[in-house]
Amino acid sequence: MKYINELPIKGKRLLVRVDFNVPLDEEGNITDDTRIRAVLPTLNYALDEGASLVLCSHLGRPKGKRDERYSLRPVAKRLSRLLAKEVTLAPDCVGEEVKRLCEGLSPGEILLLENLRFHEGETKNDPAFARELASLAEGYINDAFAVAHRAHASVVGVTEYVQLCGAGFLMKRELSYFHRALEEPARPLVAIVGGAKVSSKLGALENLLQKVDKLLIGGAMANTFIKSQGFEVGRSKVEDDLLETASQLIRQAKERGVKFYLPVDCVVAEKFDPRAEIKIVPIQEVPAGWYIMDIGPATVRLFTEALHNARTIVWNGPMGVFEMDAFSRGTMAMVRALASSYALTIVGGGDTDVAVHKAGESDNISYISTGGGAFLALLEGKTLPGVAALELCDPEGRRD
Ligand SMILES: Nc1ncnc2c1ncn2[C@@H]1O[C@H](COP(=O)(O)OP(=O)(O)O)[C@@H](O)[C@H]1O
Ligand SMILES: O=C(OP(=O)(O)O)[C@H](O)COP(=O)(O)O
Repeated sequence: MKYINELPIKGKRLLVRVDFNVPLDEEGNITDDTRIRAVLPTLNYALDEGASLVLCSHLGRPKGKRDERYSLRPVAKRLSRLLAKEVTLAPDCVGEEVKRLCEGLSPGEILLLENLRFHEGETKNDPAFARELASLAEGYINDAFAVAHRAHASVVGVTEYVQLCGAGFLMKRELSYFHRALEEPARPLVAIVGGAKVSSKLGALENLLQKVDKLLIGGAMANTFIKSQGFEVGRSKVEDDLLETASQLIRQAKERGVKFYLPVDCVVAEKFDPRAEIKIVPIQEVPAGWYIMDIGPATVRLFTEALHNARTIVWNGPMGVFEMDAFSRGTMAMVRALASSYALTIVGGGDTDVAVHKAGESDNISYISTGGGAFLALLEGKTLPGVAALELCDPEGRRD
């Protein structure tokens, strides 16, 4: 795969796929612009090379029809401020007028196309739509790691029709940190997996068991493992159809010599409510009818101890219902454990990212991925379709 700095982009008009799928509040204000800031190195490099830029992105899931709530207008405004440069928002992402606007760009100018998902051809990877996108520019750069797990027209199809294609610096950073974490890690390599469900991360757990030295499980997904070992979990979130799978994973870990850690105590609540009665109990003593809401202090000590000799730590999924302050201690303590570690620390997942920011420790983590689903797909050992498409390009950046 070629990166932007290895391709002849001088003075060219480039279609750059970015992931500007940023969170908006009810008034349409951007509440977190991390994904916009993350592609600035690529944009600035291309502008310095005298390229003109046609940026394209999706925002939300507008179902193939124009819907003003999902307009990229707020993004154009924010990007313009971040680059200290005018960013024009096109009225659409394809069509005659858009084509004319693209052809009128001078070196150093930027046009942001309107939401790609206003057309159903995007998510359907429709060849005609992909060809139309490709026709807007002389070359294509994909810097949208967070959507690289989707085989969509602007991620995959478009590469078949452009004369030049490659990846941007964000893509490079994401893949290289991932490589350092899971392909050639400094050992011991420890993975921490939490969050809501075993089912959504089963593939990741199975793949991680082949790679890690230690696996630490927290969050609601730990409940299924705990129950599979014959313990009472009250009314906690649990996946009864996966009890046997959970036992099997524990057995697999043993066979592979992977050290497998489950919570030894937990914070329980009488109702799924921060104002309900709360207790800390050993995992063997969860009262019938109560809810496990967080890992307990003994588990925090155990997990922190397990991280002590780690040289690489990968984390996805919070340890408890961290959105409620009463149940955020376990997750916050794990963020601090990572932040004070000398290991290479890599975090991915929307909620995990929020937790790291909430703890004010984002500067003390080696790398926080901009992807949720894409990061999980890598943890599952999958090849990302967006990356696979770029790998089909020849050394000159042309697709075979
Ligand atoms: N013990 C628990 N009971 C219920 N929900 C939990 C528990 N622990 C964690 N969760 C929930 O899991 C969700 C995050 O899971 P997930 O989406 O897998 O994380 P990420 O987005 O980081 O991949 C959070 O909303 C959190 O409240
Ligand atoms: O925000 C995204 O994914 P994420 O929430 O898994 O990080 C990407 O922009 C992909 O969006 P999608 O899941 O609607 O395809």
